Amino acid sequence: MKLQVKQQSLNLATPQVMGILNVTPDSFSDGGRHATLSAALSHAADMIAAGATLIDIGGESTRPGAAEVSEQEEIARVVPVVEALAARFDVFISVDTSKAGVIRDSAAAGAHLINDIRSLALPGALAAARASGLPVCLMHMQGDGPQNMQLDPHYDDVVAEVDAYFVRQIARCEAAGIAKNRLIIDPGFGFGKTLQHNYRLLARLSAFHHFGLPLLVGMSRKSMIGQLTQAPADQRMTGSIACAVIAAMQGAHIIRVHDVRETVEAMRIVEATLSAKEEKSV
Ligand SMILES: Cn1cnc2c(O)nc(N)nc21
Repeated sequence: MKLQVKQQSLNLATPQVMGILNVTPDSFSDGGRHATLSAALSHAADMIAAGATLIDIGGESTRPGAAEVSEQEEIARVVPVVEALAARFDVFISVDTSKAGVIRDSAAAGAHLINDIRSLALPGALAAARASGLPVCLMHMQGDGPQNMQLDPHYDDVVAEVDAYFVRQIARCEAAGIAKNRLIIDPGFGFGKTLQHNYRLLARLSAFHHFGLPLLVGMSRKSMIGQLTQAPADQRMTGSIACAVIAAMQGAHIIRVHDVRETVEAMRIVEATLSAKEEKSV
């Protein structure tokens, strides 16, 4: 399986690590635009050197309860970083956004992938995504955003309901002229899920392979780890690696993480194990 964009293609036969690059003011020390840009580029360079083949740039926090950011402000934060990364690195640039203007301007600036936690639900987003020609990651969320998704998540069968969501969203994109082979799917760990829902999805991740689409997962440093280890967010690397390995062993194609070097190393172990599993008996 490959992710084909413009002249670049990403081989998804082995799990790929997507490095998280938050460009929100609270992400870097003084929050100034120039400081943020240079700090963002430095952080991106470190993650690429550590083996990340995708960088996910986000200008609006998606944590539960996070404040909303205007489209203009999000463009001001994200687009300069997209331009600078595209000019300097041979890496897949993903933009974590739900807004049509950010999709449009990021695509024009050289982005390779649209990563929308709202699956193109906001006004104009579907049309902007179609016009961009870029691949789109569709992510499941119960609720309409970080402000209310964790209020009281409830499912009769979380795997079946997330699967049905993908069916609907894939059909919606195809009807809008976005071909199925441009789509990536993601169960949205932590987005309107309890601890039990998150681990049910992780335990049954391979149930989503029937779509024949790349599977993206993001569990890094999330509360599904903190609730089990009682560790604060910046001390959840071990649990994050464990989640990445469990997902990749089930065939997840793209793993969205903070700790790139350590996850890349863990993926080497997964690759060796999965290829040994396929080989004729020795
Ligand atoms: C932006 N963001 C935060 N968590 C995420 C996840 O699990 N998946 C995707 N696609 N994006 C995420």
